[in-house]
Amino acid sequence: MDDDRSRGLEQTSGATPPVIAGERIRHWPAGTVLAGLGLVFAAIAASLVMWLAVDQRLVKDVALQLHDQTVPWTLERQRLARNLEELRFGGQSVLTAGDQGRREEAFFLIRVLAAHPSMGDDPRVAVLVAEVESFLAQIVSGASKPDMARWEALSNRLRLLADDLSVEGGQRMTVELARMTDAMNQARYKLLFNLILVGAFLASFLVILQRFLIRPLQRIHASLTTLDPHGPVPQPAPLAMAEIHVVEKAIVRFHETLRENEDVRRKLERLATTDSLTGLPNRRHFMGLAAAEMARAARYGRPITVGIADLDHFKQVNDRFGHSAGDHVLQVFAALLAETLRQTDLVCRYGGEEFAFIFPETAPEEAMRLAGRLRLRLADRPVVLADGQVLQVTVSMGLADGAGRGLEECLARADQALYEAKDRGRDRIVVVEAGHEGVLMPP
Ligand SMILES: Nc1nc2c(ncn2[C@@H]2O[C@H](COP(=O)(O)OP(=O)(O)OP(=O)(O)O)[C@@H](O)[C@H]2O)c(=O)[nH]1
Repeated sequence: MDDDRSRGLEQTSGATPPVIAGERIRHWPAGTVLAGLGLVFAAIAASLVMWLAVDQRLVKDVALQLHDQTVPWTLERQRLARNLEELRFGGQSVLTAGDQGRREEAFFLIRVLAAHPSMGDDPRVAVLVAEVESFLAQIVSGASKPDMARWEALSNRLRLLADDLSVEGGQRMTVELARMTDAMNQARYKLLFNLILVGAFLASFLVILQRFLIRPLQRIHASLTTLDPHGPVPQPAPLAMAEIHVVEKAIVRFHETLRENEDVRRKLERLATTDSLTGLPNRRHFMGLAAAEMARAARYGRPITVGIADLDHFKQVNDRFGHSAGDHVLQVFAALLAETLRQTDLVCRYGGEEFAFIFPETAPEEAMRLAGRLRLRLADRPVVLADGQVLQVTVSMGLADGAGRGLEECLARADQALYEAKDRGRDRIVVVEAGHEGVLMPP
């Protein structure tokens, strides 16, 4: 038994180690991966914010320029244009006034307008205004007669210059606003691009988490909930973070240990319940099974028969042919039992050359027929020893009706019947039935 056990342990400990997929793949620690991804994300986010800030700065500069310079400058141009128009209307009044008083009155307004400081801001305006003022001054002073053709020319130049001034202001504002719109559009596209980039980064982050962390965790969960020592070796995910991989390898080793323990447990169980020479159940194991069968028969009032068989003159076999020949005879007889009895019948090596039986659902008459068949088969098959000698072996058997009785009592009665069979000359079967005893020889 010790040999068997140590042999079994050697076999299990020498088993080929399980092949673990993904051993050659580098597994990164989750902390490093997450910190790395976080740094990359922070760097990208910071660059994107700075990239956006460039446009925001541009928009701010243009807005400031509009507010501080372009709008006041444009308003100034508008006012200048309006003053030129006023000047033109005033000049017209000077030329068309009915009397000298009205002419001087109109010219007074011209002089006030011409003296306005803004008239000096633009050289074109300053020159033209001076020319108009001088032309009108000569008329008002009477130095020259009103020259309508010359006034028409001056009036047209005033109108055109006023138009130019209005358009210039509008043009400059349009250019500035276009710059601002461009910068804002660019900022909008950049923002969109940034959002797509951040979205893509988050999506890949989630994919990495799902693939290298969450899915392997789910595999671990599935492996642990379905861990079966005789099932397939759990295969670690080839792509997983280092911590997960360590746990998965531990599960593989755990599975291997479970399998070894289960193998050893089965071997020990077999050694504890089986007779090593014949392979039949041993007496202790048989007693447990037999007690359960007897109890079941008693509970349901079913027939059951108990038997004990003993090889005849077995001592002589040992003495004449040696102990190993005796062992061989025991093995041959055990094999004969296995092929003759029904699957539901229980048999064990009760001790030495004795065997015990339980025939469930079987009345003594039927058990006797079974025992008779066994006896005849043994008679038909002489045992051939290793050295070629042929040995005729016989068996005696005692049977007891087990209905309504306990196991120990039935075994004792069967043993008694066995002694009876021996007493009466061996190679026979004695049945002890309820109520009476008798010697029965099967046909
Ligand atoms: N070879 C072998 N012999 C065994 C074993 N167990 C018991 N024996 C022998 O079986 C023999 C039993 O002899 P006895 O009890 O005198 O009975 P018997 O010679 O069969 O005579 P009857 O039973 O009266 O027919 C003894 O010699 C035991 O040594 C075993 O495992 N192997």
